Amino acid sequence: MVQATSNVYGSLIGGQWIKGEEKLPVKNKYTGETIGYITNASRKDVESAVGNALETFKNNKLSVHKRYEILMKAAEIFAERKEELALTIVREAGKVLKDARGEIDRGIQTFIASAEEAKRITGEGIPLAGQPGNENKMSFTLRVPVGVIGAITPFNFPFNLTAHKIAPAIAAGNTVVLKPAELTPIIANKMAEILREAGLPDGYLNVVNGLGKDTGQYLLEDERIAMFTFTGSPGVGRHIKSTTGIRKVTLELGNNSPNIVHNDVADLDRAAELCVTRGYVNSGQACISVQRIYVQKEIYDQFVEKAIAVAKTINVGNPELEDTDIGPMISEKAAARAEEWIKEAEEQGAEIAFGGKRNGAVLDPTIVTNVKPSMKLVCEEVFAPVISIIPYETIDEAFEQANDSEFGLQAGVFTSDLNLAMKAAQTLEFGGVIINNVSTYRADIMPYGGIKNSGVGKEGPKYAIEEMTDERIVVIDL
Ligand SMILES: NC(=O)c1ccc[n+]([C@@H]2O[C@H](COP(=O)([O-])OP(=O)(O)OC[C@H]3O[C@@H](n4cnc5c(N)ncnc54)[C@H](O)[C@@H]3O)[C@@H](O)[C@H]2O)c1
Ligand SMILES: O=C[C@H](O)CS(=O)(=O)O
Repeated sequence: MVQATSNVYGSLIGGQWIKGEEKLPVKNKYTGETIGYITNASRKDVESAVGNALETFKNNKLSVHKRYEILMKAAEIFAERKEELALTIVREAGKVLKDARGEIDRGIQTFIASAEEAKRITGEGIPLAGQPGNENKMSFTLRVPVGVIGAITPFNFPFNLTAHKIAPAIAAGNTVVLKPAELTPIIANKMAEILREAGLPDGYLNVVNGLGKDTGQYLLEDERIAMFTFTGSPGVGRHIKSTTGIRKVTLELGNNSPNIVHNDVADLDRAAELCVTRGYVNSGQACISVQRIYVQKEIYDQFVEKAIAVAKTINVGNPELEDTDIGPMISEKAAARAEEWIKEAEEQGAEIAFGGKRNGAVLDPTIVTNVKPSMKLVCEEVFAPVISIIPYETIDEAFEQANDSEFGLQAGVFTSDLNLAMKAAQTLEFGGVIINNVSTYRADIMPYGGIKNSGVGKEGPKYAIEEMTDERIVVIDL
């Protein structure tokens, strides 16, 4: 097998690693040291990767059962190499060790679920005879793979979100050209090598590394790609939608997740613990991390006090240490931008109830109160370890404020009133409403995806396979 040499990843095309001319360093996000390189794939490399993926698709030889076996075998190898893969994420993403291990475990489950779903891809019988004039017809649908899928991934969950794209795509019988996030590419390249080791034949997964504006853009412009599956920022998502014309797209974009804690909450301590810890997960760099917390007035002071107490227990620092809860953000620039938003809110009357300090790329877990809907901390996606706690009087007021957002990915509600929970499920305009847990809850097999500027289409292996296949009607004249 042809391996990537040392720690330099070029493009993987038809089983060969092809080095590009421009070398881009990949940094350890905590220490700043260079831990590897990618080379920027040129337009020619991208064309060659897509051409090879298309040829492979046309000569598609992988039976459903073989796809199942390969995905299951890859899951087995991931499990064997879990510690090494977790450390790769820790170093290139700055994610703390326990969360990186959790991400590997989730990604393994995403592969297993995709393998299982490969065996369940099916159409349905269509009762055409129900319409007059069709008495002598039989009909059914097939689900057929779309062809070459362009997969573009973000930096924040570089293993599991890559798994959510490549595993269902392969399960459905497509071929894939993957462009990993340039800030955290090593883990995705290792996944590609492991898939080959698991028996995936050449050309089913090609990888082009490089910057979004170059390599990513070349991919978008290649008309031979039938569908794009993208996770990332709303700005790039909009660009992809407007560039790819009538081709299929799945876009998983941002959010500024609201969470409502009503005065009938069963366990206020649990709600405070979950809201705070899941607001700081991956230093707040999760699209469903808790950002806006609406708390009913009667329990507001108590909640703030408890939230501060939880925040005080958070260990900040070196992500390689077992007991660290928050490591660095992806870059000093990203942390400085969040610090700027905190300062701006403070100037406009907000109070920093906890944290707010920054040291390089490490931003302390922060709690802000007395915020206004117009502040960036509330109306934009913070994507940093910063939560805002906001009092409300009536539940309708809370629903209204939660919905007052350009985003609609997931929301959380804490209440012990079943009617109120059902009302929340009906009223909150989000792809997912999580009752008695936080917006950050995600099981990898559930349908997952947003509305409004949070995107289009669903992930979760079963649902991603629906997106990644076309429905073909077959009509038989008897
Ligand atoms: N909804 C979800 O499931 C979900 C999950 C994770 C992250 N996100 C969102 O992702 C964002 C953070 O991730 P990020 O900073 O890596 O996002 P990003 O949009 O900057 O980058 C994502 C990917 O897009 C590529 N890209 C950039 N410009 C491109 C172009 N012109 N053409 C093609 N590709 C291009 C990048 O190289 C990268 O691989 C946040 O907004 C977050 O909410 C959403
Ligand atoms: O960043 C958003 C991700 O979708 C979070 S998770 O990996 O799905 O939990």
